[in-house]
Amino acid sequence: MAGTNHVAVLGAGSWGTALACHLAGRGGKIKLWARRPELVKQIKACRENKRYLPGIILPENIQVTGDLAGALAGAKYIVFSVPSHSFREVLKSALPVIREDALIVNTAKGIEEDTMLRLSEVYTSQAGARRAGNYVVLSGPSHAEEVALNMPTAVVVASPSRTTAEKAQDLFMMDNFRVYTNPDVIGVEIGGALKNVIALGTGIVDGLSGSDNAKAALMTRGLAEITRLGMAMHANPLTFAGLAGLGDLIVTCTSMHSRNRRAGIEIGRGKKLAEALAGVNMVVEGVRTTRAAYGLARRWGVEMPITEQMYRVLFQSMPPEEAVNNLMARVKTHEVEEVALSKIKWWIERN
Ligand SMILES: NC(=O)C1=CN([C@@H]2O[C@H](COP(=O)(O)OP(=O)(O)OC[C@H]3O[C@@H](n4cnc5c(N)ncnc54)[C@H](O)[C@@H]3O)[C@@H](O)[C@H]2O)C=CC1
Ligand SMILES: O=C(CO)COP(=O)(O)O
Repeated sequence: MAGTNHVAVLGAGSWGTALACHLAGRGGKIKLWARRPELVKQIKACRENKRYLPGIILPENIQVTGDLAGALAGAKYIVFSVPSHSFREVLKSALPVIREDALIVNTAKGIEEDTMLRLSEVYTSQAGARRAGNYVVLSGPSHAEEVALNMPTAVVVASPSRTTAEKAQDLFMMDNFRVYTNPDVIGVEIGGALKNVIALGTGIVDGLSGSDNAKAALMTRGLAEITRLGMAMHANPLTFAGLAGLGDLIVTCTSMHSRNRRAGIEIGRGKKLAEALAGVNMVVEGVRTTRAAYGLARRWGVEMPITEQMYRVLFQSMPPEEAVNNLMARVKTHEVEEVALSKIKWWIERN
């Protein structure tokens, strides 16, 4: 098997399946790994992932497998599309089989809940700093359902090494799929993970009242607090105005494809968290990320009022109406903080 140079996509949920179909468009072999044997069997039987991406027929050059080592052996490109909470576990099993020069692209959007680590930090903690140079984050506004139908989409790939980022750019960039590079891994990871918290919130507003004003306020002030946290963690503030920040926030807060938004709508309509999640039946990353973001805000001493109210609604049974009232009753403040302006100046001078 060694030397086959194929692409291995790990995780046959909606995103892994859509990306496998996308990558199949450039030819060559794609191995799509699923953990559950029944899913492998189902996809093999009809060349369609009926649970996670119904209606899309998998191209012939995708081989679906439940054998992780077999999927990875000889793979030159490895795309991780498993939920954030299972990234460490899958990575641990995969690492002994991954060849040293393979490009690793992680497409998950989340923060590890207990450790509050970004997924690139999880990667380095497992793979070691020596192998960190081959790691790329792919993020941006990109619902699987639309990518699988080849609808125009733009994403960003982040790595401190431009050469590594460009390898991922070359792998993924095709007609109707534009890929930008960005050296700011922290900003891209924080933007991609935390927009899910805000999407749960705008979903709740949809379920409560549908107020467009309230949703616009949540999105805008949500981006402000995501940027504030990102800056404290040494991200480039301008990343949050890009595809992994504003771009993904817009799509997730407005699309009915969004699982975070849909779960939020059900909570706004009065369902308990567990019921709302059961209704969506796919990963809703924003729930675990809310807990992690709440912890990060405390660790970094950053004010994140929307995240804090989301934490109370999701984990402390606060009625959503009360959360809205709390946000509206906050002490008056300025829109643009001096500290933000000085940080932007610092970034521009540094780069
Ligand atoms: N669906 C989308 O449009 C997009 C999703 N993403 C991100 O991609 C990641 C994956 O999401 P989806 O594919 O949408 O989720 P999904 O809910 O559609 O599928 C998740 C898949 O992961 C599998 N899985 C769960 N635990 C696992 C474990 N321990 N080991 C191996 N596999 C496991 C499930 O069986 C399922 O096949 C998430 O972080 C999500 O935020 C990013 C961009 C777009
Ligand atoms: O990240 C996504 C789109 O860019 C997917 O969002 P959801 O997980 O809310 O569906």
